[in-house]
Amino acid sequence: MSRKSSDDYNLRSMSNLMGERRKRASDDGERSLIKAPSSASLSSAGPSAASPAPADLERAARKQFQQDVMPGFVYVLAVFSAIGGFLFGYDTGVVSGAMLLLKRDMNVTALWQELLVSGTVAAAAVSALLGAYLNGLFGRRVCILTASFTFAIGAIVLGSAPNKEALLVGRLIVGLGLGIASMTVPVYIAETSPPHLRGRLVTINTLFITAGQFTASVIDGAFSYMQHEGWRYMLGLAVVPALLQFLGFLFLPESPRWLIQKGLTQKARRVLSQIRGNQNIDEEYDTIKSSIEEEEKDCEGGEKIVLHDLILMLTYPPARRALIVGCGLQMFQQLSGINTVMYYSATILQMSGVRDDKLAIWLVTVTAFTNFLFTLLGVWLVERVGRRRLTLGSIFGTVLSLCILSVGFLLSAQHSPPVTLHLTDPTTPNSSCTTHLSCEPCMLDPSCGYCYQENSTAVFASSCVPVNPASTERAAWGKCSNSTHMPDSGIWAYNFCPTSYSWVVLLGLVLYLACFAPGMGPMPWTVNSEIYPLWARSTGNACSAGVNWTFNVLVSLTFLHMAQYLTYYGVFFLYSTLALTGFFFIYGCLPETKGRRLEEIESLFENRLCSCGISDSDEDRQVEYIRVKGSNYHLSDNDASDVE
Ligand SMILES: O[C@H]1[C@H](O)[C@@H](O)[C@H](O)[C@@H](O)[C@H]1O
Repeated sequence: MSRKSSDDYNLRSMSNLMGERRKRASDDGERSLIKAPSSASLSSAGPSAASPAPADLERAARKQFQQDVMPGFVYVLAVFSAIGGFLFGYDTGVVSGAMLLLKRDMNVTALWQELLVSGTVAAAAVSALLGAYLNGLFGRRVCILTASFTFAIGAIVLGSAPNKEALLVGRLIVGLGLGIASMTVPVYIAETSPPHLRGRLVTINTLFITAGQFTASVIDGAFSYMQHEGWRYMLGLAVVPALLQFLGFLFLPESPRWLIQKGLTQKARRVLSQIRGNQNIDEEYDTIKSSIEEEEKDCEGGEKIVLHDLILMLTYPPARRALIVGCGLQMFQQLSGINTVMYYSATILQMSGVRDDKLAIWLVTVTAFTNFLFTLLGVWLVERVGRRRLTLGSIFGTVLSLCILSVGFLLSAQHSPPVTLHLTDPTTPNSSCTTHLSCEPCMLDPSCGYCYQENSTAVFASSCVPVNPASTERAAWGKCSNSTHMPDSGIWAYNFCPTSYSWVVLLGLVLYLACFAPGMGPMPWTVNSEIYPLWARSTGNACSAGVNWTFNVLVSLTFLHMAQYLTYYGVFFLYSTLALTGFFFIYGCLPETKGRRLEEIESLFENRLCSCGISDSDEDRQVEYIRVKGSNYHLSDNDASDVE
């Protein structure tokens, strides 16, 4: 179907379209919204059924037309914005591989390692909040430009860092970019997308996060062969996508919603028409404009500050409920342990028998790819099954797979091989390692590792030995190391135990990613981008992104310490209990937002918080809301005229 310019796209073109559709419908029996009535129905039905009102026809035709003509430009916008997601994934993912080389090149201590990893995440948590202010003041486009510029500077500082202090500065700069990008990109995509594609396009951002994590693991694998200075390439290469995004955004437009809010209405019209492929934008423009005018009336106009917005959000029930749902989703995403699984997948793989370091690094690539692949499934599912069902199904599967992981670790612990050689430690005679009687407590003690030999059936000549303070890859003394290939050297197990139940853990890991990635991975970002009214959108997304980053750092930093007290199976069981709580929260509180205009979504939060489960049967109904004197008025409240 050829596309008409906006000037000659009018009712006439719509009736042509309807004619075309009717013809097609009768040609191939297609069920259409504007299907011509059959002669039987014509004779049996009254005149109103036979000839629907012109307004209905017009609305139906417009809807059909808009779904048929899908302007490619929204995809260009989504993909260029999602480079921000790619950098999010790349910069958080690449650091583990870079750290292996940095430990050697710069003698980075454990404290500095923690600073370099979590400094970025902490900076992101703070700058996500700062992003709310910048978004309101300068708009989404300027924020994305700022974030990509910051990423580029951070990558250059990291790639050329002469010492670890400079590395920390680089990682903090990257964190600043991460926070701003993580809260702005989903909002920008949501505000520029048509309602029927919004979920899919915002989910592309999370797809890009996982693509960034996957690319980081490949780059880590490739440069791990370059023993010196390889980390410079790993950390510095992020400059390429950052510059690409920066250059692209110099030519891409501002969000039309932000423009209307700032009173730049002519520009907003132009941008909206450009994004919609020159379709008729009158209805969409009017809806956005009147909703903003209502908001401004309610807020008495004027420039607002973020704190003011936050207080307003907390005192205005629909916005407060949306904030609780948005932050809750982000919190439960992280409490489900995704970043522990991503970060410790090498350990899990080592437990399943992969001894070779290089092979373990490459297998991490497989884990990251699985995460990516199943997020792709989410992109496909989100507009088919909707956000609510997708998230519920995903978290339910996540709970089960966390239980499987926990059982796998429990079986491994119960059948943990014993310590057979109680060697005395020549360097640290009072080491706690000598007191451990089997591999399990030895593994959970961060200062020890398990050294053993094995034949095809059993482990023998095993001991619990202190770890080398300079590298966790070898014992403090003796011939136990990951990298020695001497025939009489022992196998060095740090953070894991040899076990024949590793397949259960591996099964849990694969199932976990398959369940988490399509729903719990992307939906918290997607839902947050659409549930807040425009005046609260930047603040709401900033708060929820801040919650995501804060729980990210909390969960990943506490994993090893918690494992010491609760053991691995205990920690994974705890994650599964937290995820189960998340399931009930989502069941009760997350309404379906699929297919609705951003301006309509506020009305979904007008009911009591967490009453969604009760109205599940309403999910598939199309209910129309109209605005009456500043509040959303549900048509069926008075006259039962729900539109099916
Ligand atoms: O949605 C993303 C995605 O699931 C990533 O894999 C994870 O590392 C992030 O923390 C999360 O926010």
